[in-house]
Amino acid sequence: MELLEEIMLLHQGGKLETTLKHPILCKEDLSKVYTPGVAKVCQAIAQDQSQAYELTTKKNTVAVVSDGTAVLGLGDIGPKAAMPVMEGKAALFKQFADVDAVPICLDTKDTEEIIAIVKALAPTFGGINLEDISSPRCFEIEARLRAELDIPVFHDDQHGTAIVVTAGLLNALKVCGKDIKDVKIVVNGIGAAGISVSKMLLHAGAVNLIGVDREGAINRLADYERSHWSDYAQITNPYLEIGSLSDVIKGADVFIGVSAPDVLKLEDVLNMAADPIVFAMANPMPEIDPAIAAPHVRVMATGRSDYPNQINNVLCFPGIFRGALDCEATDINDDMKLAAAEAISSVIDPSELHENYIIPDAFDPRVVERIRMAVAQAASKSGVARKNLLVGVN
Ligand SMILES: NC(=O)c1ccc[n+]([C@@H]2O[C@H](COP(=O)([O-])OP(=O)(O)OC[C@H]3O[C@@H](n4cnc5c(N)ncnc54)[C@H](O)[C@@H]3O)[C@@H](O)[C@H]2O)c1
Ligand SMILES: O=C(O)C[C@H](O)C(=O)O
Ligand SMILES: [Mg+2]
Repeated sequence: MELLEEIMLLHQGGKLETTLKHPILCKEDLSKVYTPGVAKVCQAIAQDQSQAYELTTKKNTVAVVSDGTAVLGLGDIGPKAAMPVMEGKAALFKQFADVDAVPICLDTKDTEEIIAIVKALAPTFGGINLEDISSPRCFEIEARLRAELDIPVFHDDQHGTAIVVTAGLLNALKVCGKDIKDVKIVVNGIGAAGISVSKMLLHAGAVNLIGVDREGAINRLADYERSHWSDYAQITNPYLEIGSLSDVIKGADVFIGVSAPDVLKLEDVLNMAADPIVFAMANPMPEIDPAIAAPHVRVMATGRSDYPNQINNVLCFPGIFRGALDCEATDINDDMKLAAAEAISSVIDPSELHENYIIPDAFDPRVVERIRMAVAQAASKSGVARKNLLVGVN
């Protein structure tokens, strides 16, 4: 109860406020930051739009946009109830990467309307972080905005999660002495996070990867109303396993949960292969209580801050946007995402790796700096950086 009261108290009036870079104390200050002085600055931007990066907050500001439909694992709780999470993401952007972020919760679930609103907001921002928008609408919204805007658009629940899972799993497999090509991986919850995580792991070399959702293992013999599941079935489940999570988890080396609380039973864990890896990442309550699973697995991770091995997109989004903003990137592409995953896993020296240290701590200052440099370099190489961070020129 005491902790709950403390948490509620911490949220009184929200978690953010605006601060000024320059004090406004007299008429002279006022005439510079406001009219008439400001008009000259407006005219400079009107004549050369790229000056918006130099003369406004665009350079360092990201919009954190949600429609409140997939807030953590709490589901469709609406835009007002989503605000504490979006304020939290904005706070983390600032704390970890000195990125200014504005939480924006929209009172619409309409794909076209969300696209139109974000496009109209874009001039203010250097990047758009989409957050907690449920699948399948999130796929179309992100794809269209990426194509139609000249600033990076990144759906954190898809790609931030995929990047951190890939970094953590590559390290966990090293601890277990297993190769990603040989292991059986079960991903539970084939929504925004599950699809992106699966695709990135396949790209990293996984072969035997099976996705499971409420109706059981997704396979190419079944008919799905959701077209993203039909597409998913084509690239996963090579041995056509069917049945429930309890059926397909048998013999699996890796369980990755991005679904709902308490869906993985102890018996399922006991039926996994030797030295199993369990990433139970549903928030705030994981797919299995780590206290129950940990004694029976080789590597246990959750999305939460209060257990070892926190596999959470907070390890990625501050650094990836820091890098993208610093090089004024027009996109966050696959090369930049892969560079971010490699940067995160590289923070831990192989000699330091162990069961409870497969992923660096969010507070490790090397995380943001390594991601930033790797991402900016990948952006330059792949032709989406407007500025070369390494030499500081265009
Ligand atoms: N740790 C992290 O960094 C991180 C990142 C992203 C998402 N998540 C968590 O993953 C979960 C999903 O997030 P999302 O953004 O992909 O949401 P989403 O709504 O896009 O997808 C959720 C999917 O899980 C499925 N699902 C729900 N209950 C299930 C069950 N009992 N068994 C199997 N499948 C089930 C749904 O049908 C849906 O396909 C949430 O709990 C979220 O908190 C964690
Ligand atoms: O918000 C988090 O802690 C991670 C993730 O974005 C989620 O939706 O659960
Ligand atoms: Mg989220």
